[in-house]
Amino acid sequence: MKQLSESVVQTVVRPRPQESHKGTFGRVLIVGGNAQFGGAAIMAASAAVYAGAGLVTVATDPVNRSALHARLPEAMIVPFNDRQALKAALAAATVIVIGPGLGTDEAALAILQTTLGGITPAQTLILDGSAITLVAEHQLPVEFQNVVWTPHQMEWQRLSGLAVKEQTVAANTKAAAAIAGTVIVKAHRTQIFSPTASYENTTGSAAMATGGSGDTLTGILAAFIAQFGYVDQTVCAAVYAHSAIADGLAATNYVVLPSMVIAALPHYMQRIAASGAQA
Ligand SMILES: NC(=O)C1=CN([C@@H]2O[C@H](COP(=O)(O)OP(=O)(O)OC[C@H]3O[C@@H](n4cnc5c(N)ncnc54)[C@H](OP(=O)(O)O)[C@@H]3O)[C@@H](O)[C@H]2O)[C@@H](O)CC1
Ligand SMILES: Nc1ncnc2c1ncn2[C@@H]1O[C@H](COP(=O)(O)OP(=O)(O)O)[C@@H](O)[C@H]1O
Ligand SMILES: [Mg+2]
Repeated sequence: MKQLSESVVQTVVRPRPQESHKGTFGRVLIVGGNAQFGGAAIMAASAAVYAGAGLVTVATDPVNRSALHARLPEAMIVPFNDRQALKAALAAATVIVIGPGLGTDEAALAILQTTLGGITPAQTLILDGSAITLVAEHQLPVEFQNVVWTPHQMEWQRLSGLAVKEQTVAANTKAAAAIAGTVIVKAHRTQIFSPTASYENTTGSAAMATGGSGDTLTGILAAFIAQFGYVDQTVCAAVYAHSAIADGLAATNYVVLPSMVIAALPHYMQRIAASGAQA
């Protein structure tokens, strides 16, 4: 397992090309946020905007409209129970995230099935939270090439069948190889299994153990892939950066809230891009 360091973020996060516009930096669609978990979709979308995605749309329960607009006017909104609107939003996206706060009821399952039916080979799909639980529960086939899974240990148990205590590197490697795409097993030291390599994160602390930290990682990951492409380095850079930002904040904060990490993203990325440009 390769140990991640800041150099992976320096390789990925480069100064923005000046000959550019919002479309240059990708279109992210976040599908999630039911009436109970609207905050998860708001945090994922906020992370995607602050990590530099050019355009971010949220397909969510209409009840979240005012809250999302108030927190994040940069985001566009589609009602996730409007199948035609969801399909149109899917077709327009570069990177699609499904799962943060989606829930696991019948309506959530239908939205997941519409989403899985609307993915094209050029797009990248990120499955998080409730979407992972639903795929595991209903044994849904997910066989696209560009797929990233972001389970925490219990979601990984549901998906892989490995109990949390059985989740050794060897067992995780074997289970991830049987699943399409890249698997990010989130824990104190998050492990990343791509089709060709595996990596261990070296950043992050208990200060991040707050609801919404994973939703935030998902948004960062989506924005990084939208801007820098779906390759191992991009995925590793997102995982490392998310926790490195939190480590910086944890030096002077007992807990690091997702919204604190989100607010710190542009400054962190500028520091990295500037240091890489000088190297
Ligand atoms: N503000 C919002 O809107 C928020 C909305 N959210 C959304 O809620 C939805 C449900 O997601 P979920 O993660 O909260 O619930 P679930 O999948 O049942 O997992 C929890 C169970 O697994 C266990 N567990 C064991 N190991 C673990 C580990 N390493 N990390 C975590 N858990 C671990 C754990 O054990 P315990 O805590 O009891 O010890 C418990 O039994 C999902 O859509 C998500 O996006 C959240 O993001 C929060 C903020
Ligand atoms: N003790 C810890 N040490 C390091 N990282 C942690 C710790 N607790 C949580 N995290 C990080 O916070 C995130 C939690 O993800 P997840 O459980 O999906 O959160 P949520 O669904 O509430 O947004 C992961 O990125 C995980 O690595
Ligand atoms: Mg989660």
